[in-house]
Amino acid sequence: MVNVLRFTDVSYVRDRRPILDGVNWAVDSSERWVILGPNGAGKTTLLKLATANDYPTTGEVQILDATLGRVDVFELRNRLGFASSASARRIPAGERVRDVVLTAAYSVEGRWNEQYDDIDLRQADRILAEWDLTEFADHRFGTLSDGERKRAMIARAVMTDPELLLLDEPSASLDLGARERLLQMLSGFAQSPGSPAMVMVTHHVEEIPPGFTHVLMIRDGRVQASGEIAQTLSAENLEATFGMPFDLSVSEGRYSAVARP
Ligand SMILES: Nc1ncnc2c1ncn2[C@@H]1O[C@H](COP(=O)(O)OP(=O)(O)OP(=O)(O)O)[C@@H](O)[C@H]1O
Repeated sequence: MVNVLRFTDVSYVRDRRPILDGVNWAVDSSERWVILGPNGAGKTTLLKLATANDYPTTGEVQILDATLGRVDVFELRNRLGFASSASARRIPAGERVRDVVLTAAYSVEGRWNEQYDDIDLRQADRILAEWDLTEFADHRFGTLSDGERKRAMIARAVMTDPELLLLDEPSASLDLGARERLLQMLSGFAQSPGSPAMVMVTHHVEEIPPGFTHVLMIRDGRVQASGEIAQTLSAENLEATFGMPFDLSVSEGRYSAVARP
């Protein structure tokens, strides 16, 4: 077992305001983490640091075997998979879905005149099938539904066999059916042998895929609780994180929370 991510006393300050404050957190290669917290808690900022897209104001961020600030971030980012709605916005609308996935192997966002190896083409088609996108392989990215687009971005993120996969709100804005379908896929992927360590940001306990093992609960840039989901995801910690009391229930690995009257 080896740490793929380690935050030590990390703070991130903007306009003299601590957006992250004294964060200590370690992710092991065998773990699948959910980051849970309200709007503005600092979740996306945490992912920005974890994907080597920004630097902490104080403290240390270690990603894989490197320390931020002492490493070529471009090389490091090639070993990470990352999907978010911001990364989806950078994909040209006219790009074919197969190319959205394929171009990840060449770290570009639009196909130009690259010559792709057969091995990459086969890998892209295998991943498209795995994320239920085969029928959309020749469709334009801009014509996809929200759910198809989210799956395409995850497929792109796993194309390079990353050592750490980070997903920012993969099921936000999906309808019930699309959300459930995606959660089943994420759950299967999280539990499949050879899958990478994972970190997924969400606002909702209902969106935690079974097979995820740990939760980091964050509010106002501070960690409220962190550890194994079964022990850490409690009504008390939800109240500390979201600032109101909840009834929490779990059934077959799925959580649900409603405000206590
Ligand atoms: N570069 C910046 N300069 C100033 N304020 C920032 C900066 N980056 C983030 N913030 C602020 O820090 C807070 C945390 O932002 P962040 O996007 O990390 O939260 P979040 O938990 O992802 O929120 P949401 O769930 O709404 O997406 C917000 O109040 C945001 O406005």
